[in-house]
Amino acid sequence: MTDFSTDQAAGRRYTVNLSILFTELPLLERPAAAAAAGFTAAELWWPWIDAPEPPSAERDALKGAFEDAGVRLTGLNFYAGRLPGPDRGALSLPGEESERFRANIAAAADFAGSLGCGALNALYGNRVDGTDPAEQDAIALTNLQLAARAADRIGAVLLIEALNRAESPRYPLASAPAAIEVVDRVNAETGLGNARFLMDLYHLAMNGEDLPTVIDRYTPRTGHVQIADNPGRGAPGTGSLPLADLLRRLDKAGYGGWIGLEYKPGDGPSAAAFDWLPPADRAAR
Ligand SMILES: O=C(O)C(=O)CO
Repeated sequence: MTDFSTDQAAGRRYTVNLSILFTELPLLERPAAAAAAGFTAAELWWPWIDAPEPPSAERDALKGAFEDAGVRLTGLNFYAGRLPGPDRGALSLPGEESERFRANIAAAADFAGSLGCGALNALYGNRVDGTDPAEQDAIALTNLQLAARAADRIGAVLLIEALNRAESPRYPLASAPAAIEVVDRVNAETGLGNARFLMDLYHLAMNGEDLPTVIDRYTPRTGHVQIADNPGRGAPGTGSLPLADLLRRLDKAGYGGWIGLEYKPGDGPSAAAFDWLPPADRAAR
């Protein structure tokens, strides 16, 4: 088992993605389960995949579940359509989906802000047959500016993520440079400077990118990192990625943000998917 122990993890802050881990539990029970596993921080995809503006009672219940568990919400995806499912975002889709994304902007920012969440992830959306990519990109730029302003309102960064081609073949941001280009375009349009790259090492590895080069080149414009091993998108140590070395490289590159654990728990319960990380290193300092 690769050594992720304290001398290497000192100062690192881990956050558990409760949309891919602990999903065997009802949503409202997941923050407490993460706390029971030793974590003090968690992140989420948009939890209400059919509702860009969920009932306030549901939002209040989820907020209470985080607060009661003593778990910080560190990252939240905007409404992204059916995810888990075939969709990979709504902000670049014409018509109703773009309107649903716009309706979600305030709801997501308000919910995130109510929990002190500092990062909002705006998945770009899949290409749509019969729609000009340039039209989708124009819709995306307008919506990303609105999202960046909402993120700024709560003191958060806006994240732009590259996904892997194999599992998201219609998603246009399939490389670090492609995501960085959008980050730069949004920052140029808004002047806010709060758009950042979401460096998901699993997706980038699946695309065959040279991860040390990505880390060395893009850490300064990175607002969040997510990890899973490859192949398999499982816990560190279940694949062949040198994740301990890559995290050390991120340390040396000056990355001090959250490290999102966005991986599949495997055959066992999610609570058993953290043996690679000493319990003493799970709580954010
Ligand atoms: O769909 C995925 O794989 C994601 O990482 C969503 O944030």
